[in-house]
Amino acid sequence: MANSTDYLLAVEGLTVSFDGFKAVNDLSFYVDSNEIHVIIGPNGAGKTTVLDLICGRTKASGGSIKFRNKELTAMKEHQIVKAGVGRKFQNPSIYDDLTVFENLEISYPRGRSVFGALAFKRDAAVRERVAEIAEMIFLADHLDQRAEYLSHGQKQWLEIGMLLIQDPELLMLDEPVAGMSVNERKKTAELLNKIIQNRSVLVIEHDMKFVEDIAHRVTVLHQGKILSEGSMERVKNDPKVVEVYLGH
Ligand SMILES: Nc1ncnc2c1ncn2[C@@H]1O[C@H](COP(=O)(O)OP(=O)(O)OP(=O)(O)O)[C@@H](O)[C@H]1O
Repeated sequence: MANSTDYLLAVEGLTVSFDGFKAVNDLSFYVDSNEIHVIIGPNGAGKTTVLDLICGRTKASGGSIKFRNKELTAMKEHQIVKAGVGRKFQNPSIYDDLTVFENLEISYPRGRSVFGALAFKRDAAVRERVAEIAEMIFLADHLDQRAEYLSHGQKQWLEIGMLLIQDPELLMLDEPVAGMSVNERKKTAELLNKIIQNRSVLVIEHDMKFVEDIAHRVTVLHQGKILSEGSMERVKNDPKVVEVYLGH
């Protein structure tokens, strides 16, 4: 096939302009299957905009985003979700007045709307899947707890669980450990390492210790372009990265 790729995600020549300002400028990078790929870079580098472009929230001015060889730039947000791309935003969008079980249940692909989900029969398959995900996100003992009583870290995990229950092949996370305790960060690293057995994870992160713990590959963005790329070991010793980012 012409222009086909072996990568799970292939971003090539991606550009977006806001009133003539190129927030992302001819950017190319690739995500492999089963990879934890982290994007770092100074404020305003274009990191969040890259995730917005991949999930279809922002339309590209040019370039291509191929996910399993399907062109995403031509697709709508809900089609991109359906194709297998999940996105977690910085602020959790969990339902505070529902329990952990109910939050996971309404995210199960069979019952997307709140009312439909609450009405539908809790058959064994759903319960089993909810239990499996709850175990994975360290909330197996909190299934009946209302989400509002969870700690900040537990709320973040719950939202990750609500995405995982939809079984995305690519999960995108924007600063997943911001505001978490040391112990919660450790468990989040453990969680990400578990979930990439069946998928890839693309993370934006400022916490360099966490990046060191999890990243298979790091892309450093600066002014919408790649400043450096490779292992954390490599990029953290790159003088250009020290100059514009890590040295501050
Ligand atoms: N919808 C928009 N309209 C105009 N400018 C925008 C828009 N979205 C982002 N920008 C600009 O694009 C640049 C990149 O922003 P972006 O949020 O992607 O950076 P970032 O690397 O995620 O930064 P941070 O680490 O602070 O979150 C910034 O200069 C921002 O002001």
